[in-house]
Amino acid sequence: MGSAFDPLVTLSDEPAVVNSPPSSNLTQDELKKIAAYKAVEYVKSGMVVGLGTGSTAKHAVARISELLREGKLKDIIGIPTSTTTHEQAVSLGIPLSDLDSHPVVDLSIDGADEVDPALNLVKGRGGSLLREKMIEGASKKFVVIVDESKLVKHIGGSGLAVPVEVVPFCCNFTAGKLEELFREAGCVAKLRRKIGSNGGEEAPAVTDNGNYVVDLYLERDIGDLDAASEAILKFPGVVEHGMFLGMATTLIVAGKFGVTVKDRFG
Ligand SMILES: O=C(CO)[C@H](O)[C@H](O)COP(=O)(O)O
Repeated sequence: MGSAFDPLVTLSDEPAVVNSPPSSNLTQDELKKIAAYKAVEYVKSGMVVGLGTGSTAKHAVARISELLREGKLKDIIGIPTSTTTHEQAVSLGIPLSDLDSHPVVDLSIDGADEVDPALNLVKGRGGSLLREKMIEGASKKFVVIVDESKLVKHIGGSGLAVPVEVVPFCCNFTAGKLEELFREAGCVAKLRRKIGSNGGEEAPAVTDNGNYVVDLYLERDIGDLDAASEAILKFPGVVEHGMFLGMATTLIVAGKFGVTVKDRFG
């Protein structure tokens, strides 16, 4: 992979909007915060807002609460994508609801593990992919916030996991099927385990929905993502996968050259 910022050049034929000065001395967390704050500019009073999960999304949740406290935002209803985000939002006093009561979400803001040039995502390295996909899929607008390290040339291109949420029953059988499915891409499927205090692997990690996660490590590009998605979802033991295809409407990238905003629909 070339420079982490290279893929953005191929994101679209349209010019990207670069609207902040270079930020070469900032830490990765500061870049995440910049992207998150930019995304919160899309939040307007009265909106139902999907609240993402992870170290980038947490900055957006904190910013929304700050603007509520300052009276610059009013009547926001948050829909949290995980128990962790639920706890953060409760601690910050953000009014919350769920998809049963609010089936249409105006806007969701969330991080991602990978973003390809077509704005397809990998999500779920934090384990919240199912709720994220449900809530972000029900959103009129889905703003993805990342630092430039998340940009890849193709899904799986970072060499890190493409997560798949599976039912615990015979999870090794399902993992084997997934590995076989992507054999040509050099796939290794690994059941995600909790890491103990001594750094060793322990019991399987359990999602908010009581399921397990199988992480797929891909040596090569898997090609047709829609076909891959369909094939993964055909296994009865699979609940959902972490490829978010065609869902992001806006991408905000914070990097050493500033903040870039890319709208899928111009
Ligand atoms: O999908 C996710 C959690 O399931 C996160 O959005 C993703 O892992 C990015 O996290 P971070 O902002 O901490 O890098």
